[in-house]
Amino acid sequence: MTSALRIEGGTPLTGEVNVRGAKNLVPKAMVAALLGSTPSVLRNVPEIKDVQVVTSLVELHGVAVDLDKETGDLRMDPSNVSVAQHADIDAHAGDSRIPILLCGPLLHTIGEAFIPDLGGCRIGDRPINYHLRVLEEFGAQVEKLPTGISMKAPAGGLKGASITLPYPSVGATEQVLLAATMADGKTELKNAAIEPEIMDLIAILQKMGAIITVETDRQIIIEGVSELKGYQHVALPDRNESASWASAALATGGDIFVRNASQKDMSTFINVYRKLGGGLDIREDGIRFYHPGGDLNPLFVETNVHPGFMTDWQQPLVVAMTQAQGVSVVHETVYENRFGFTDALVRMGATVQLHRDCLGPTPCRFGHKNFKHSAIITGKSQLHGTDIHVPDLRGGFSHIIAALTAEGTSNVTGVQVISRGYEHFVEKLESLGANFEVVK
Ligand SMILES: CC(=O)N[C@H]1[C@@H](OP(=O)(O)OP(=O)(O)OC[C@H]2O[C@@H](n3ccc(=O)[nH]c3=O)[C@H](O)[C@@H]2O)O[C@H](CO)[C@@H](O)[C@@H]1O
Ligand SMILES: C=C(OP(=O)(O)O)C(=O)O
Repeated sequence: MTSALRIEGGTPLTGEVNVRGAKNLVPKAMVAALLGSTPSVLRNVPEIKDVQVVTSLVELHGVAVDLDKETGDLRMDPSNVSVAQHADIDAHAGDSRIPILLCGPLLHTIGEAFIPDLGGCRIGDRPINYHLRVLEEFGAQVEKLPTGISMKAPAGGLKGASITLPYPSVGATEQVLLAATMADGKTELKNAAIEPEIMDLIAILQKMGAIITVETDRQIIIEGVSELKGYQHVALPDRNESASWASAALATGGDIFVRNASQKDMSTFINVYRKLGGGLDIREDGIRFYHPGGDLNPLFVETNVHPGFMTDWQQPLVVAMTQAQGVSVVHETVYENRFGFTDALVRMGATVQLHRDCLGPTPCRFGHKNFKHSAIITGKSQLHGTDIHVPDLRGGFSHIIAALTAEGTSNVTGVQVISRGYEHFVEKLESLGANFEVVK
């Protein structure tokens, strides 16, 4: 796997990239397959590290998995789901946060589950308190061990519950959906997340036989059923990868057609991109994102839960904002620590000041807690190449964009993190005309 790139900046990225299924849906859809009494087929599956990690986790639990890398068809047969050793689960959990979502399906099928130390991007504390509370409300017996958290189903299985999330967490909403569909009785979930990836997971569960009603005001009602069958489903396209290539086009002064980028899942991003001065050509088969020439406009952006501006879009777009003429402000309200990547941008010549105050009107959980969660970006800055070690998935992709935007050479190490969520990104960069070498 590629771990370092020597990038010569200054060449606009131009051409076409193809985006397949979403990193934030596919692993959850794989977990849902465990609930079926017959095999499932998920289509449009990308070759990314998170899919490999979840493949080994479900295989450890006895699911037979077969991926056709070319077509992206993933077949999962859960006929022999079985208990796995804690140490093996820990060894296969990789950098992913998905192990926690296996709890509901495993409690239903084998009556026990184990959560190892979780990976995922270090963009905040990332507690799992909502998940544990949700599982306890379904009746799971939770025990903290030195090696992780072990869980057992109550006698008679999980029972439906009435749950209100303190914040519309994506993961906790998925936890409820995956636990409630086969729980005994009805589950009412309030303050649920309603991201497109959640709606796609609901569509999958409905194909399997679940009864799930999405009501107004973030309420979801799940009527438990005693059996689910396998599904066939085409995963929705990755709107985060699409937005990342869009940002790369703008920052480098380029022109990229993102095949399969979906307007309906990206409408908030598209509005912001347009206000920033980005060019767009929205087609049936994808979206062309380009720099139309002239100056980019400074902007105010607040990240938020769907349908707000997604936190995962923030990091790549900040690089494009360093190329806008004037003062832009970003208020990050989803994660308390998602601006660490700007250190490298500042070393490259960008003017980015981080603030602990909420620089925006949306009430946010971090304002009085000493977290640098607002940024002021003053442009336009000429970026210069430097040495960078990438910190996380989106921050890492942002550093690649910055290195491509900069004049001179950047040595970027730790890039293997990026393959957790970006399929074939080195090959895609090459096809877009990026000037770089893979460092062995
Ligand atoms: C694999 C995946 O789908 N990851 C996405 C998912 O992450 P993930 O599901 O982990 O994110 P959540 O929506 O759960 O987190 C949102 C906020 O809730 C907090 N929280 C969450 C759970 C909990 O038990 N306690 C708690 O306090 C988090 O610290 C964070 O501040 O949604 C995020 C928000 O759109 C995206 O950035 C991630 O790309
Ligand atoms: C934060 C992210 O993912 P994860 O939850 O897998 O760490 C991301 O996709 O940007």
